[in-house]
Amino acid sequence: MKLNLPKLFVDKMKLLLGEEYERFLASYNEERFYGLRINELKINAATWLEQTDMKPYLQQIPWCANAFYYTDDVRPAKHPHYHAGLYYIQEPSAMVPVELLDVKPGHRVLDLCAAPGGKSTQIASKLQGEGILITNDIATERTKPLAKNIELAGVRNAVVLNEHPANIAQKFGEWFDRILIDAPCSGEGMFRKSPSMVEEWESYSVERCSTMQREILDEVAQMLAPGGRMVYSTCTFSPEENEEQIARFIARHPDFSVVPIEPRWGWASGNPQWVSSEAGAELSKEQLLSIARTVRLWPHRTKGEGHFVAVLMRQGQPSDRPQSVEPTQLSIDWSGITMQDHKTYDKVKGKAKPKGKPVKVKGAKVEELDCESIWQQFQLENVQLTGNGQLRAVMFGSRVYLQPEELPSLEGLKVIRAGWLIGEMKRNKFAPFHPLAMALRPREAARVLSLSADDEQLLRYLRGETIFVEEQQLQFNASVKKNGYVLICVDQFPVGFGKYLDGMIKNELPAGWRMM
Ligand SMILES: C[S@@+](CC[C@H](N)C(=O)[O-])C[C@H]1O[C@@H](n2cnc3c(N)ncnc32)[C@H](O)[C@@H]1O
Repeated sequence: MKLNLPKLFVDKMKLLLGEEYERFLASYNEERFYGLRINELKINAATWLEQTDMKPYLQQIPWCANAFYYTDDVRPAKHPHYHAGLYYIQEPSAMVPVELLDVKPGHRVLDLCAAPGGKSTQIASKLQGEGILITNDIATERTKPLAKNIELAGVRNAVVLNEHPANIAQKFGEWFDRILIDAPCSGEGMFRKSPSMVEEWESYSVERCSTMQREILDEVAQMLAPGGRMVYSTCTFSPEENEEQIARFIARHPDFSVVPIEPRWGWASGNPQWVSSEAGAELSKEQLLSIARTVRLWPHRTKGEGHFVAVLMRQGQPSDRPQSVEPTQLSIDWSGITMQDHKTYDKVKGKAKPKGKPVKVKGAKVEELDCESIWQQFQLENVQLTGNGQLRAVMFGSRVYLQPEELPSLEGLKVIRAGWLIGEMKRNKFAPFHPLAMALRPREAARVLSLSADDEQLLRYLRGETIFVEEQQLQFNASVKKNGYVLICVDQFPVGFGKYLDGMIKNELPAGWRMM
């Protein structure tokens, strides 16, 4: 591949890399690496490897235990396992920031610049359904694929926002144990993967990006709890957006320090000599040297695209978060469905409703509906959720979300998903939505139809067609009537709902989720 690299970029790289420059340049003529990461919310890597016909084309990515390089003759996005959210296709270097964030089940995590959601799904997989993920992106049009990826991955404990960082900070304060800033950057490290980035490079100047990054860093610093950890990453080579940015940040925020990252697998240490003398003068010698604790992934030294990663820690004692326990009893609190939630929703949609007037759900006022009984009836006939602790049901319009109880009110924020979107109230009925199916475990569904990946019926279902089955093909997990919602699975992993009626399954897969 012949890339026309901008002259300004070439000159700068020669200066930075010296005799290594030729090797760096040669990497642009080499094949890029493709990666996929197993979604451990659904399956672990070893079990998936036993099942997949892709195994001969996979090679372990050394820095991510559940991820593999694949050769580009495999087309994982076309496989039904992709539609079941069993893996996410992700550039191998892009997996590093979350691997270094040290996320544990129970943590409160903010992924500030999250769309389209690669790193958010990686965080969710590490949370294992416990704790909370707030995933945000400032670009409204990018929050749609973000929400979709969260739902495809079967995440139950995430909220998707479309906010300016300052508004999140105002609402949450020092609430997060972990924060990821996968910053908007000049994207120099992505020239090989996405040649269109070369054209964008001129308009997204390094200077403009570094101003944006500085503002973002200052805003998120207020949201990290004492003792918390924060990862800052970019996919660019420019020191102004990397070493210099971190040096200036620790000078402005002396309660933060740089945590060492071991430069393994061909990674290089960050270079303190690339910090300008002006920025260096603000730091102690020790602080300046600590910049070498950051890492750079160079495409000529490692099997992935260019990245920079810094791990920062805030002084203080980290809070203890509840440890995970075996799922026992899940209870849902329906008492908090308030008018406030409707107003927030209307604000997002840009349609202000007159104060105090309730939103109607197919002719009924929400207040008049016994939502809890309607849900109980649906559960009795179709699903039985398991898990731990208490969730809170909230409604935005007629849509019903489940949120972890410890989540503060989202009032006033631009909310794309207020939690796990399970369905909607239709007067005196509950209609389930696709994200409910995607995050179900098959044993939680009353009726299951599991097909193998190469079954023609499954492909028909994924294309949005009605399918016909024998009653014996269905697996019943509860004593319910035969007709009703059925969870369609590939190899026991959900891909969506259907509605079974005497041998026919009406397809409930939303249009945007079908296999092309
Ligand atoms: C490098 S991309 C993120 C990629 C993403 N982390 C992933 O792994 O899929 C940077 C994102 O930052 C968003 N962004 C830019 N400025 C922002 C800001 N001030 N606050 C939040 N997000 C911002 C952009 O819209 C863009 O989606």
